Amino acid sequence: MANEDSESQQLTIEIQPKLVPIHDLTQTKWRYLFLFFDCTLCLGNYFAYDTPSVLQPEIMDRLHINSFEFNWFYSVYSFPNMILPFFGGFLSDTFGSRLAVFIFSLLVCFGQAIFALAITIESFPIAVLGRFIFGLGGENLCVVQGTILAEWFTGKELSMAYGMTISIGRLGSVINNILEPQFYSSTGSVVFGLWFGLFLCILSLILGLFLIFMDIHKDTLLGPSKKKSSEKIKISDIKSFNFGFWMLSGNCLVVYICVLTFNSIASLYFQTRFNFSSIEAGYFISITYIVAALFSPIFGILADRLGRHIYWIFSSALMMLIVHVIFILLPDCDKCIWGGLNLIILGMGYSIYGSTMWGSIPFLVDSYAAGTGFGIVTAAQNTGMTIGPIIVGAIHYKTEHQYGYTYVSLFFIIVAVIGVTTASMLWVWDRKNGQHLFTAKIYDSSRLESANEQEDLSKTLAIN
Ligand SMILES: NCCCC[C@H](N)C(=O)NCC(=O)O
Repeated sequence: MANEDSESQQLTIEIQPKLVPIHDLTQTKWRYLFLFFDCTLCLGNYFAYDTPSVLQPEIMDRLHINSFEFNWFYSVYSFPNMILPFFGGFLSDTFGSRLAVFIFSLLVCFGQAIFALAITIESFPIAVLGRFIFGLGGENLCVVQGTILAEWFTGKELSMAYGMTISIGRLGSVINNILEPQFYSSTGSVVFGLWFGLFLCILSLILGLFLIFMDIHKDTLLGPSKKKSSEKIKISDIKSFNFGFWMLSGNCLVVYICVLTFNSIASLYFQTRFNFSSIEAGYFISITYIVAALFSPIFGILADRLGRHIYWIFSSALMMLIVHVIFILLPDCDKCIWGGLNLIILGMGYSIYGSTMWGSIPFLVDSYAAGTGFGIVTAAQNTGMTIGPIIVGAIHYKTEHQYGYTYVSLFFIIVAVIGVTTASMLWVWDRKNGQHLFTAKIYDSSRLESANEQEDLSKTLAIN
């Protein structure tokens, strides 16, 4: 009996380390500290990205540029990012997320430093160059932010984690909207706010170094886990990305037009249709981001608890459609709040979409290709961000005299209908292909292949 006891004790001691992965930091509370560093990684980028728009008249005055030239600050950011995040994601899969975090954070700081310096010395071409370099790092940094997070958070907490990153990021946008005009009114100069943006980018870089150290420490504790050569990403692997993934990318392109492109014109929209001053309109357009900052983690937690990511994606696309239908039906009025209430629905839809759509990528691509997956979806999003404002600008220019914003709203409705359609197609595909977006199962094509082989084999055996 005593012998048996000591034998079972020995067994427990031998087995325990395998059962309880105490050396795996991703299974401990340390993962929340990692999440904090991951959330702050893009904080500087979110803050500095929106700075020119808040200080538009002052920057235009200082550089003696018109609004067309001013828009270059945004086009040189978005246009290259129609392609670049794909390479950034691929680079991150090939050379590792840590190196990518460091390189892209440096580019963000370098770009913002050049931009702030250019505005200080009043040089427009150097400012454009600064925004270009800032853009090279900015979107790619957010790609790695998502990729590395999928290595630390399992399917059960993934949407909450993505919700948190969007919440902190959009908090950066809101803080920018509030602080920049105050910096300007207290110092009388635009440059202070731009150098402050650089300070936040450097802070994000420093906190990013902690993230890198934590990730190295995690791998050291786990021991060497070399990727098998079959698990290394090759460009040709993209051909095998499934239909669901491409549907999600298309869906991201259109749904983000309904939110971010609309937000970029919302100030003038509220001034023209509802007779608000530019300051009042500024408060209104912050609603979408404030709601997103507050609700993204909450909807993320709900999606983690309930699964059914596809329902959330579909419902949020539907909410975009409802918002733009309400906008087209809403009569012009003097300082009425209905438009503002509609922005709350937009912010809710955005919170649901942001936390569940980004969190769905690991359910559709293999983990070794996650960076490339995030890169492609981000490239799709930037394609929407590049073409959306051009189309809206052209429609507005051609139709505003006779029809006001009616045709612009019609455009958003058509885009939202495409969003609902692609979400439905994704839903149908998912039902027939393992229901990963229903049960929140991490994607593993090798397991799928072997399951299919198994199925084929049992069918063959049954026939024979
Ligand atoms: N330039 C601001 C950062 C944007 C990062 C990224 N492309 C993104 O959109 N993340 C999700 C979001 O909803 O902000």
